[in-house]
Amino acid sequence: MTSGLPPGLEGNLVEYVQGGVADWLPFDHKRFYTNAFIIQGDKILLGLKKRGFGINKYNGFGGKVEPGETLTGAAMRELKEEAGIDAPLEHAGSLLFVTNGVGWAFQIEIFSARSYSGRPTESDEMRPKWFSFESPATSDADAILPPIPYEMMWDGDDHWLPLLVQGRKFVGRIDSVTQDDGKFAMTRHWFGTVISDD
Ligand SMILES: CNc1ncnc2c1ncn2[C@@H]1O[C@H](COP(=O)(O)OP(=O)(O)OP(=O)(O)O)[C@@H](O)[C@H]1O
Repeated sequence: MTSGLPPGLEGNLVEYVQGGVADWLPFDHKRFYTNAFIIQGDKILLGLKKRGFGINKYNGFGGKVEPGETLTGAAMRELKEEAGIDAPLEHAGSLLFVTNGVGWAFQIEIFSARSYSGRPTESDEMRPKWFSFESPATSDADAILPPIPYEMMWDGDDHWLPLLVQGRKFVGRIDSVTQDDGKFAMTRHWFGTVISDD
């Protein structure tokens, strides 16, 4: 079950989807980040990144794990700083992003919560906005939200966000190379779901 996993991934995993034929890229260490999503009914809260890495993309709320912080503590701090809300975040998955010429990899710990307190509020870094993950035909006509804007998100998000909203734990790796225009192009990916050991 755990044989043949991409380098850097571990756990009791069963393959969910994979693609690309390039060799896995080398890296020598991981840097830890968090990324948190609020899910309620058929809607999900995303934020438009206003500055820095990933500018003009929608993503969850998160950032670097600071020395001495737990992953959950860092996720809660970033959610508060970037979206102005508190939530009982739970670990939902892990993603490893490797790019060429960097030497280190992003280890992104994904968190989610089904409730929150406070009111989502724009910060210097993120502009929160609700999206629907159901097709419009099944939504309440009075409360139609835009669909998840995959075209304005990181490549590969369409593989794991459905698992997140279904509450299925996942682990994945995405390798990308930097193109001449500075954008990333995915060269290989692998996602698995976690088999619970209880
Ligand atoms: C390449 N593929 C990726 N796909 C999806 N999400 C990605 C990502 N790579 C990084 N991320 C997320 O992007 C944010 C960066 O955080 P970033 O703004 O740099 O950190 P932090 O808030 O600590 O920075 P400041 O120094 O305060 O600006 C953080 O949520 C992190 O999880």
